[in-house]
Amino acid sequence: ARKCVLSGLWKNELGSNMTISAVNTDGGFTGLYHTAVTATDKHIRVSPLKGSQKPTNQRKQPTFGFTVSWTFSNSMTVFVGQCFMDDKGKETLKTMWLLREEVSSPGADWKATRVGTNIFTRIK
Ligand SMILES: O=C(CCCC[C@@H]1SC[C@@H]2NC(=O)N[C@@H]21)NCCc1cc([N+](=O)[O-])ccc1O
Repeated sequence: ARKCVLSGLWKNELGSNMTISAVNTDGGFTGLYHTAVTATDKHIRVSPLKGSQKPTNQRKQPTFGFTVSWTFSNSMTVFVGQCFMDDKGKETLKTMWLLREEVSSPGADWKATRVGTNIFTRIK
C-alpha cells in the first residue's frame, strides 16, 4: 500500500515507543505511549494517547495530531506531524511537540511549555 496509516508500533530517537490502534473511518485513533525520558523524578508509566489523522483515501502522506495525557505527572503533550514514505515504502513520522507542565500560578505560566521535535520509525 503506497499510503501511510499510523496504526502499529513506533519508536523515536529518544527511545520512546508508542502503539497506535486501528485508525477508524473518521481518522480517529487511540494508543499507548511509553516515554524513555521525563523531566520529573517520577517513575515513568505507560500513558494513553488520542489523536486523529487525515483520511488516507485522499492523502498518501497524511498529517496527524495526538495528545498524550501523562499518567505519572500533571502534564500533557501534544504532537503534530506528517507521515512520510520513501520509495522503498519505509515510513517516518516527523513531528513537533509541546509539553505543558502544571505550574503553581499564572506568574509561572511563561515557563510552563517546552517545545521540541521527534522522528518516529516503525518497530518490526
Ligand atoms: O516529563 C513529563 C512527561 C513526559 C514527557 C516526555 C516528553 S514528550 C516530548 C518528548 N518525546 C518523548 O518521547 N518524550 C519527551 N512531564 C514533566 C513536566 C514537568 C516538569 C517539571 N520540571 O521539569 O520541573 C516539573 C513538573 C512536571 O510535570
